[in-house]
Amino acid sequence: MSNDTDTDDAFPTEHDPDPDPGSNSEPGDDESIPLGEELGSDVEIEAEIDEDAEDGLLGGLTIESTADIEIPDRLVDQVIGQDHARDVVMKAAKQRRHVMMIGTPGTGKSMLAKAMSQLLPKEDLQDVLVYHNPDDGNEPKVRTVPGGKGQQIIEAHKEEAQKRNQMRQFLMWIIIAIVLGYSFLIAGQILLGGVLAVLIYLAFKYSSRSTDAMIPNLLIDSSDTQTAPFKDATGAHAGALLGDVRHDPFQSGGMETPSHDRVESGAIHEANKGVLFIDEINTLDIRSQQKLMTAIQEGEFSITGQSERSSGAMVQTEPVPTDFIMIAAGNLDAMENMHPALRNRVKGYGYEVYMDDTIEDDPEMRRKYARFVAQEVDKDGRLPHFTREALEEMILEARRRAGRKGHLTLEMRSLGGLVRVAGDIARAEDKEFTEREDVLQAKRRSRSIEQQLADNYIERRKDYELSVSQGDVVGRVNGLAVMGDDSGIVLPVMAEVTPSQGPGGVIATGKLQEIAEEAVQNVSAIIKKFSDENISEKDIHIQFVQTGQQGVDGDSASITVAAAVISALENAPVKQNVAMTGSLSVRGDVLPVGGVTHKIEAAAKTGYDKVIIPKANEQDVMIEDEYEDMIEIVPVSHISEVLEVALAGEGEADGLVDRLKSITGQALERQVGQGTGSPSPQ
Ligand SMILES: Nc1ncnc2c1ncn2[C@@H]1O[C@H](COP(=O)(O)OP(=O)(O)OP(=O)(O)O)[C@@H](O)[C@H]1O
Repeated sequence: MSNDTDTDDAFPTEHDPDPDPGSNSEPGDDESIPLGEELGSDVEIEAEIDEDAEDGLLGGLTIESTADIEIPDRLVDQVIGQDHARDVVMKAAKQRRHVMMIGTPGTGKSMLAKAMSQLLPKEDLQDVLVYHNPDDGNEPKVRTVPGGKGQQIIEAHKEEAQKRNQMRQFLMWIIIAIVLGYSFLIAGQILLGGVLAVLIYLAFKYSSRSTDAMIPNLLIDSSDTQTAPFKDATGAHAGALLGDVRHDPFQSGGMETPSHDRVESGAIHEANKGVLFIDEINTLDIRSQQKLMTAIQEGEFSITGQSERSSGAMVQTEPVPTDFIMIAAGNLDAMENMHPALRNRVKGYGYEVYMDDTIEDDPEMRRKYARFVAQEVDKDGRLPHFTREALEEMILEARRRAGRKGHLTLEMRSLGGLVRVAGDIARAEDKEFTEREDVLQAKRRSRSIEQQLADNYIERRKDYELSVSQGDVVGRVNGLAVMGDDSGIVLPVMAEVTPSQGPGGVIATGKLQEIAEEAVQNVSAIIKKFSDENISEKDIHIQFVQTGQQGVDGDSASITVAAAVISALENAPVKQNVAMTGSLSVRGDVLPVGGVTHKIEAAAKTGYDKVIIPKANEQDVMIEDEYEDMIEIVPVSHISEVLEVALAGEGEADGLVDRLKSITGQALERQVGQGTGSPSPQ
């Protein structure tokens, strides 16, 4: 964890911000907010710390409950972890650069964008007024004035219009009085006098409308804003993003609304001098992305009616300022599917940052997680504070969700969700504090759809006895997979080897064909070496039994596929009380995979006695206490060990294992000789 503001993958560097012709940066911008260290400072929690108890779950905090934790004022200081992203945001705020944030949902992307808006100088804010254009009614004029002045201008216009109207009314009543007086007293024409009076009244009323119409439209009013604007344009349709001009059903005849009054701002205008945040930017239609790029390039963008069939489409204002900093967010897909020119724009004149999913678990970080719970309680405003024990349970959960030894999860939104559910449970029982029991209950209640579905699968499989957990079967291996991010499912693989009529190959049906083929290719070197028979003359039939496509990734199923194929080739039965997960190198090493904790829990729930996992994943296992006695975890580092555990029929199996060891042993020795490190998880 470091506060080093020079980040490798963020560019341009602080020293060489590329002068961008259309950029929003101006000389002197760097001075607009305080510099580096102060901004980047990592705010330590303000509470007493017992240094002897630093190793405890609360990192030595001596608090009674979250009520004793002080929450920093600035949003940027409330962000937990994400030091890199935070530094980039601060640097980008200073230099007025755009930022692309890629990463898992709920890790703080929009929070950081909001925090950035708080860092921008409020003094720069502008009001935008739209005026009637006497020369061309369809091209309203636009004026930009310092923030807060817009209201004053409108007031002055209204006052003037009121004065003019009073004068007119005064004049009108005098004329009406003269007309009525003349017609009643001199001409004796009462009816004619009345009609004339009404006509004069209407004529004056009509002309006063045009006086009112001259009052400008205050399009952007920043008089009440405490910070620079933050606009979230996620999923915005064209009108909401780029501005619009309303349709006018009375387009002439004096009843019409003047065009400048029908102009509406878009998020790009409202974010002027502030931050425009767009999540899943690739979901914006291409036309909008192109226009967004123009707005970024030019720093201004005219407003026109978005619907071609509306009278608003005939109106186009003078350009309205769009001097915003864009924070585009999303996952990797968002980046790939973004309009290339827009991506280049951000890439060339801004920063790209990848959000962290987990953070190292140390006393300081655990104290911050305690503060995070306090922040969420404070944000909600109705939840009872958390006791020490409840906080400890939350930190344990953060560890568990990290899926990585020595780390805490940074998927804070879902952790925040747990805080709310636990707090609501305590509140429903009128408790003064949220206790450990409430957190445990919340964990049981707030299962994701995927978890519920996975449990459903497991139950249904049990009903139909699809998850065989007893006996020995040739060519059938219980694999494991993850569904969503946080739930494991059992994925049995069946293999059958038959002589081929033509050139042999992998035969798999359904959606999983590609995955099965890939898995077999991954393990083919082992199988070829292992089998006396020429597998190119065989058909290898593979079936992922009774599963949808979810959670199955070829790599993590490769030891399962290899074991099933070897079992089928050699007619060696596999113990059905064993489940397994692991990826396989071409030389037979078992490589780490993701989601081991969830997979082990699924295996335990299904009723298996043993679960084989990659040795490299051993440190990531953080299963709930309740499953600990239900299943034996067997970490392995080589396919021969997988077979040693999974194959039944001791004598025969030993023979196979020995053979496998001997054919892959050479490779193993070579590897040890070269001292290769542990490969990274898939
Ligand atoms: N790093 C963090 N530190 C503190 N709180 C966080 C952090 N990340 C998320 N949160 C909490 O979770 C909430 C939701 O996070 P946020 O909307 O910023 O996530 P996101 O990454 O933008 O997700 P998405 O891409 O789904 O919009 C925040 O309002 C905050 O309460």
